[in-house]
Amino acid sequence: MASAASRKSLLRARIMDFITSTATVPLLLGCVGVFSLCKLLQWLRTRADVRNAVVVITGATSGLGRECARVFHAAGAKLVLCGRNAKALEELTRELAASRATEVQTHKPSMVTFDLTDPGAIVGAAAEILQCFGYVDVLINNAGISYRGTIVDTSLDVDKRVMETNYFGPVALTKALLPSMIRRRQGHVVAISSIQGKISVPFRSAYAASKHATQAFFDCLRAEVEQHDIEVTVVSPGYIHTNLSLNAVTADGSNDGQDHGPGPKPLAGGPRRAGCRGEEKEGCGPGRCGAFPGCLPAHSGSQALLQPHGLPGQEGAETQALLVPVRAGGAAAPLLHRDRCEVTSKRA
Ligand SMILES: NC(=O)C1=CN([C@@H]2O[C@H](COP(=O)(O)OP(=O)(O)OC[C@H]3O[C@@H](n4cnc5c(N)ncnc54)[C@H](OP(=O)(O)O)[C@@H]3O)[C@@H](O)[C@H]2O)C=CC1
Ligand SMILES: CCCCCCCCCCCCCCCC(=O)OCC(=O)COP(=O)(O)O
Repeated sequence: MASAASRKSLLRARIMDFITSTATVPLLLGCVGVFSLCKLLQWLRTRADVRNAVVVITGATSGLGRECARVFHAAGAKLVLCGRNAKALEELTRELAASRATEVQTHKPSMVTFDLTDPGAIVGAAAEILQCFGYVDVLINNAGISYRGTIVDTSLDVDKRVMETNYFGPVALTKALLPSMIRRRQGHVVAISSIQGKISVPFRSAYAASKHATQAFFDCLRAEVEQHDIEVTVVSPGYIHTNLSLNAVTADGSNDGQDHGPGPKPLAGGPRRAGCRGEEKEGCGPGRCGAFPGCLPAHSGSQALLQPHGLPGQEGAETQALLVPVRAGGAAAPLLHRDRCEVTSKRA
């Protein structure tokens, strides 16, 4: 016992000697220096600009796409804004042009109007996109629709429509733009998927299937085009309050005009459970939720992904600016809040 105690005090004395020795302070400073340098490099990488990078955004008229447009425009990217609604695209272009000047030079965005469910239109649109600036650095496949319904009641046409919008459209557009990227040995393809591309949720079959397919396709693409120096990123957000829920198609293909999503209100009283609409209601409880009965563990490690959040600037939204880097030929730009979505990317 005595020898163990003396060994302990000897060890303590040695530790104290080491701490008070002259080498400790430089060592500590060195560690802090290396740590700070790493942090600085990390920060520089995420801040590295997309000035002059040609960034194509589908579904730019609303929600995430619109927000991406604002962020990339302010960062000095040359935008090609895509959507179905020419008027909405024009309005966005005007809004961007009128936006407050940033420290970087901004560019007047171009617009290309097409419907992702029309394969013929996509081929023409890709040619138009390439004509805008001659090449594409970043393609953000963002446009998409939501779906709600039971499998048994849902017509196959609805399944097809969701797949065409969320999967075949982005696939076709990517295929049409890839050869140009490959020729230049430069490009970054981004697919906005969803947590539902990883987890299947009842009453969302077509949507979850389209996002699972998206994840798989773009994972394959990443492996195939790495040799051409092209990067591929799949972004899988949790709930964000946009028009997605409001525009969802239902089993018969109609739109019920209802926002079943997490809702626009501030997260008063703390986060809601996924799918619950702010107020407690029948069906929402630990491990259960009105929207997804029985499928949500009340307290899981995934809660951060499930808490609804808004886009920057939305009332009640969390406006943290921690952003996922989307790199354009060695540059980087912000896209989405990293803590709120999973990102599959070789270097992310
Ligand atoms: N909001 C959320 O909680 C989450 C969203 N996502 C994904 O983010 C992406 C963007 O969604 P979000 O911003 O929320 O939704 P919004 O409904 O706000 O925006 C969707 C955009 O896609 C466009 N779009 C829809 N259908 C077509 C089509 N057939 N052809 C061309 N454009 C079309 C819409 O254009 P138009 O104005 O013409 O309808 C609109 O610009 C989607 O892929 C979605 O699945 C992923 C996870 C969570
Ligand atoms: C061990 C931990 C397991 C945790 C499992 C939780 C599984 C719950 C998955 C729920 C995913 C919700 C993410 C939603 C992201 C998304 O794409 O949202 C789309 C919409 O919000 C569309 O709205 P709608 O109301 O039309 O569904």
